[in-house]
Amino acid sequence: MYIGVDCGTQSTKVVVLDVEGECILGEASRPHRLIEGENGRREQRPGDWVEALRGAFAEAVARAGIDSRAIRAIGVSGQQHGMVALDGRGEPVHPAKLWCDTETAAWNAGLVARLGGEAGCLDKLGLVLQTGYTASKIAWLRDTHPDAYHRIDSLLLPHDYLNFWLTGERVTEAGDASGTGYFDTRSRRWRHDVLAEVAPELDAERVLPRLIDAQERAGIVRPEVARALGLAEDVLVASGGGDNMLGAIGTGNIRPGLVTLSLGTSGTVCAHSPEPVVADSAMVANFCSSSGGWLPLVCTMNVTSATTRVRELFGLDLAGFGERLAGAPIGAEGVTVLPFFNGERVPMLPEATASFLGLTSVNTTQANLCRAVAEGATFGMRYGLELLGGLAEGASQIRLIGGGANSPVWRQMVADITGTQVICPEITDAAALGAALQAAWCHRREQGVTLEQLCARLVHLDERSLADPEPASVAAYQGVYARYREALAERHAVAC
Ligand SMILES: Nc1ncnc2c1ncn2[C@@H]1O[C@H](COP(=O)(O)OP(=O)(O)O)[C@@H](O)[C@H]1O
Ligand SMILES: O=C(CO)[C@@H](O)[C@H](O)COP(=O)(O)O
Repeated sequence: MYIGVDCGTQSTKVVVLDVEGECILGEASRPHRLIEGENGRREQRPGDWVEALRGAFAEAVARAGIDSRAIRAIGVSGQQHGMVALDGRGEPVHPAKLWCDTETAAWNAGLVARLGGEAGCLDKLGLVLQTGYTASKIAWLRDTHPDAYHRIDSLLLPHDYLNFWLTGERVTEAGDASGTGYFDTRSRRWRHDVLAEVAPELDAERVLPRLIDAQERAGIVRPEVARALGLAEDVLVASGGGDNMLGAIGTGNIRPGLVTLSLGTSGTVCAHSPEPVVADSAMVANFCSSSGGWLPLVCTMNVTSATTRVRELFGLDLAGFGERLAGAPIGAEGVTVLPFFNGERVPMLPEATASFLGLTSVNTTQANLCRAVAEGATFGMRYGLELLGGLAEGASQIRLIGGGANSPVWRQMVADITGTQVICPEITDAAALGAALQAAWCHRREQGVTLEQLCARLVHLDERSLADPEPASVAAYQGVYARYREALAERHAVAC
């Protein structure tokens, strides 16, 4: 038995994977609190992730009906980029600043300039720093909370922190390290000189976690944690990785030709590449994958975070939201939403706000507003696919994951807006499955088991979720997407 954990923005999910039975035996999740403030502050307490993991773990194992001592290894996936700065006792010096925190936008712009602009970033890091990456959060802490900054003894990411809690080891791997902004994604090495630019007082050798390969173990579960979780003494913890890297594994996206699209709190589109990628746009992130290659990716900050805001405004549950989506026509009778409630990473508008456009006394209905916010979030994904260009063009199918993929209307919307067939894996939290697969790979690789074999056996697609683009809807969306791009151009000067 193997455990996969996914510490997302809104919740931590745990799955129990039975490799011999080729199935998921149990799943559970626990929500997280988000600390939001003025100026784009978005933070969480790392201790809450541990509590969520413990609660979801106990429930998933109970649902699976297994003896927890049969668990052989655990893999952990986590939201990317979060700054988890620990003191010498392993306690956070400040709450974790998340990937979607835009309070640090000015620090990011300053760092890009100091590194020599986009060209300098590409030269040093293999990608261009974007608001949300870890580096600008450290620079922000240095300027605004010097006492906390001077207590930093380790700089981890969310999944590294959970691995640290499980094993006591401070390690990371290239996929998640790619999103720090002080890691060269082409050579898969830390850039101590770039960290020195961000945080000159910190000793990079000391504060940065040791890099391991994706198939290596982070360590063994500590005895006190093993007792608390009811585990045997020798349970392995795999390297784990960023949620997008493990979502790629959980959708079988470990070779070129597939696109994974996630409708989570964020929206992401990514494709696998055997080589580092030099994209035409600075908005395409040349991340490493957690399966040995690269994972060029575009991320938007407002997907289910935006739909949830509108859904809750109207007091709707998920079923009610689904009914409203289905109850409005394509194009929401002229309503256009630029859903940038949290600011936006792609297009690069960290300080933007959301806009509802084209409202009249006739079309201002719950159904149209719900539909328009989901369409706006999905147009952001189409924009991302256009930026990926040739990296995604060969893909005949989109593997759709994340919470939004549970909605049949939204699945059809993705197919019609992208003009590409959509299918979901049986489990929409593919990052948790990817983490469990990586755990099995780590545990069995000495017996010659490969990740390719595990994906082939255990990534099951749900044929009932298949959505083919409908020609009339694809045609209708051309005009609606053009309207969205015009609104982007008018309000934010983003070229059509
Ligand atoms: N059927 C659905 N329709 C629309 N949104 C959904 C549906 N099911 C789940 N969601 C939304 O998906 C989100 C959770 O997605 P998830 O991928 O788990 O996020 P994260 O990993 O960022 O925490 C929640 O906001 C939830 O409301
Ligand atoms: O910042 C990124 C990718 O670069 C986000 O995709 C985060 O990794 C958060 O993911 P979710 O919570 O939406 O799954």
